[in-house]
Amino acid sequence: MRTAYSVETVRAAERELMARLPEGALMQRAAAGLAAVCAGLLTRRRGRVYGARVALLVGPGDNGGDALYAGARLARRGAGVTAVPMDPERLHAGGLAALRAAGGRLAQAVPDRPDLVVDGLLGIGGRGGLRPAAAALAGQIPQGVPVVAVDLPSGIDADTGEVAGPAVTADVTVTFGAYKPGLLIDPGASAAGAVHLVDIGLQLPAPEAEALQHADVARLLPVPTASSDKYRRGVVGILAGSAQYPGAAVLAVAGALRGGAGAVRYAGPAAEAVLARYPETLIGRGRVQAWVAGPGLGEGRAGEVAELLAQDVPVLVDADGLRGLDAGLLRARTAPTLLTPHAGEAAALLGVPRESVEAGRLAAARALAERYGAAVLLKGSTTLVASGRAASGGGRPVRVNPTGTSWLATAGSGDVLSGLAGSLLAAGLSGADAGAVAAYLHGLAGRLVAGAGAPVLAHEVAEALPAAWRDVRTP
Ligand SMILES: NC(=O)C1=CN([C@@H]2O[C@H](COP(=O)(O)OP(=O)(O)OC[C@H]3O[C@@H](n4cnc5c(N)ncnc54)[C@H](OP(=O)(O)O)[C@@H]3O)[C@@H](O)[C@H]2O)[C@@H](O)CC1
Ligand SMILES: [K+]
Repeated sequence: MRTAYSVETVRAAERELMARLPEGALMQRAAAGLAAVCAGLLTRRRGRVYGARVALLVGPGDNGGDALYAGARLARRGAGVTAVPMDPERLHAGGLAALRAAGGRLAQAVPDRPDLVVDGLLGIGGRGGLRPAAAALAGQIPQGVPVVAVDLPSGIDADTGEVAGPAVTADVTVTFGAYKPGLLIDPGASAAGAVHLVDIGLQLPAPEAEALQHADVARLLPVPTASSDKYRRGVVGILAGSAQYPGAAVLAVAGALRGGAGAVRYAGPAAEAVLARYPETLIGRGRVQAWVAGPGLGEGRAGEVAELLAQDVPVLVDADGLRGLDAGLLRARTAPTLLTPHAGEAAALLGVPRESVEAGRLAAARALAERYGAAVLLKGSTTLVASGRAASGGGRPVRVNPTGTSWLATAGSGDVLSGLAGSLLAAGLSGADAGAVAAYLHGLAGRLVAGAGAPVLAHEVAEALPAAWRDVRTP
């Protein structure tokens, strides 16, 4: 599990630790970790640190200080280190002195053909996109040269991953003390590249966000035992599809069949299409351990969704099922509820413009979970899962899905996801676990289909789900 903490939490932990340590000790720990990653990268690429050309982009705060001290360490190992300041009048004095003492130099522009660029412009003190002086420096980073970001790529918002203007794109980010949510959530996550965490000894409370990894997902997957039969493994009911959208029913069933429930029951007007593709489907209403309600229902079916929500059984509500949801009805439920909106549906549920959801996805997922008393899976280039109980009980971290590919933004992909998550609900997972595991497997399956980069069809994602299961379960 990767856990992430907001800037406010990191700053508080930093203050507490600084008070107990000699001045500058934390920055030395950070700089040592940063220099070690840079040295490793240079050694892998050119055999040794000695003689490497390293350019430091240095901002006015402690992020720049980290870069300068790390540069001094590299210079002592024989690298030629050039620091390029954003503002020569505002430079970390101790860091500059250390770099100079080690033989490093200052320059006004990034030198030609460096072997490595270190982005020490802004860290957790950065606000908004890069201002012109910083953007001009970032613009000098030559194509093809590896970039190591200090703490986070300059220009990304540490708490949200948003990029409000120009920003640095790094190959590697060396972050200190804790992951910040912006390193796990796109577009920040993509800008960060591979993230190395340097332990500087911070004592941290419960995280604000977390990202599951293979082992976490493997632990949550429902795996049949010798005593399992199809009913014990759970039956998932699918209320989906319409004359206009029969394909949504087929795709939701496809996802559900590969989600680990023992059987899939389909209720709706697309039974013929479903059976033609998946003869293993049960048809018509009956006892289920969870319902999926919404994909491709079209208009005027809210009554059927409300009927399911009135039952004491886990329900996943997606797509057309999300229209006009009654928050009071949802809050009164005791069985798990999982809502799976995209940004537009989330905006409608919150009564805010879509842009405000896009601009604050973490906050939107939390607000929805709180308002509707349900687990919420907010789809997007980084899918987020907020736990319903967490929001009301205060403080359970939002799950950030680390798998996925932009090729998954394709028609029907969400139908497969809701069938899959519903199947996991029927197998007994909580709303938040079902959502997080489904997003993880779905993203992995999408990557398997997309390979090095190719269009992905929703039914292919469903077909790749068994391979994603195997991948996750392979130690
Ligand atoms: N936390 C920890 O435990 C540890 C933290 N450490 C390190 O400290 C870093 C935080 O340092 P920090 O607080 O000095 O802030 P930092 O990110 O350097 O930037 C602030 C400066 O940037 C400026 N500025 C702001 N926005 C801007 C923009 N868009 N475009 C351009 N400029 C902008 C802003 O200017 P102002 O707004 O004041 O005019 C201010 O001068 C942290 O990320 C980590 O690297 C480690 O050393 C040890 C352990
Ligand atoms: K940085």
